[in-house]
Amino acid sequence: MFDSIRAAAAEVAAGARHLRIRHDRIAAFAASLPLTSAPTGLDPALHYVEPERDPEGTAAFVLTLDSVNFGSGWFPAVFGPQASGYAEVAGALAGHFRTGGTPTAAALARLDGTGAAALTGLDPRNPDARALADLFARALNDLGRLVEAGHGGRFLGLVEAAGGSAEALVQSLRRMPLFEDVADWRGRRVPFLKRAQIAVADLALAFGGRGPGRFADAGRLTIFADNLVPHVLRHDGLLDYSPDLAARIDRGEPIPAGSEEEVEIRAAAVHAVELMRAALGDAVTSVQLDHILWNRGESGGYRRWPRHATRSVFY
Ligand SMILES: Nc1nc2c(c(CN[C@H]3C=C[C@H](O)[C@@H]3O)cn2[C@@H]2O[C@H](COP(=O)(O)O)[C@@H](O)[C@H]2O)c(=O)[nH]1
Repeated sequence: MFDSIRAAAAEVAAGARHLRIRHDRIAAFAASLPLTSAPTGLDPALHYVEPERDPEGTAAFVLTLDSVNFGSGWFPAVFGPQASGYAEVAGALAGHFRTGGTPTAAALARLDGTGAAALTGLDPRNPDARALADLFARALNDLGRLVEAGHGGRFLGLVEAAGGSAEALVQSLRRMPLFEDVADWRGRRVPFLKRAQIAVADLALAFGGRGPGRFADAGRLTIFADNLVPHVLRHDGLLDYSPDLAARIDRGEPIPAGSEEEVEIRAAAVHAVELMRAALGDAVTSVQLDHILWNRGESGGYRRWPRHATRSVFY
């Protein structure tokens, strides 16, 4: 499966009409990255991480968070252009886990938009936030039903059923429609599976790569194709967007989910990172490069330019 993600991304990048990868710059850029700065854990300020004291709650937190780890196309309207939507949602959710305890799978299965808004720090008086909260509720209903019906309400049961295989866990998560992150580009299926993959990576971080966080094939995960990694690559000169696409993004024009442009942006980011990994002789994993590039985008001056805005349930 991970090979099919890489192969599809390479094919889209090669045939892209709206952008191109600057192959000539890949090796030097990769060598310039702070390769040892990839995070080794989840930030406890934003995440409920109690792997020793509360492994079930920790697994429930990561799976709940990554079920709603999307909304980037709504975030500027919901949290403002300078906020990290991920941090707002993760922080609100962690707060609920700390004060209210772990929501049961049954409770998630019954959650409505108002309940989802309260859990994730969205203000239901804001129509954009309410629309996103309704999608969060659907994602959480799916998760609640999957854990309740398939694993007796135990979130760790869903993780343990994968038997330490990242691929198996991704395959079980993608049974939920909002995790089935597969695009169609000129008639070709292009899998990204961003939230299913980041859920595995976040479990590994939360559990320090041990127990429920131990995945033998974690090194096979690709980057998590969102809108920040390609934004960093574009502004660091690795991706050249067509003048028309660049202008549309720079004036904040929405790029439709599933459009040729959107798929080419996400695929080029996946493939560019694979080229960097090859240039580095596999000294780092795609996930480590993802985290380095994503955290670079969060910290540096990248917020002075708008990222591509796509209202999608995938990122
Ligand atoms: N490629 C990639 N995309 C990621 C993340 C994360 C957070 N992962 C945490 C786990 C360990 C690390 O230390 C990170 O702290 C969120 N996102 C995406 O970003 C967007 C939100 O952006 P903003 O509005 O600025 O917060 C949204 O689409 C969300 O899905 C990542 O790691 N990689």
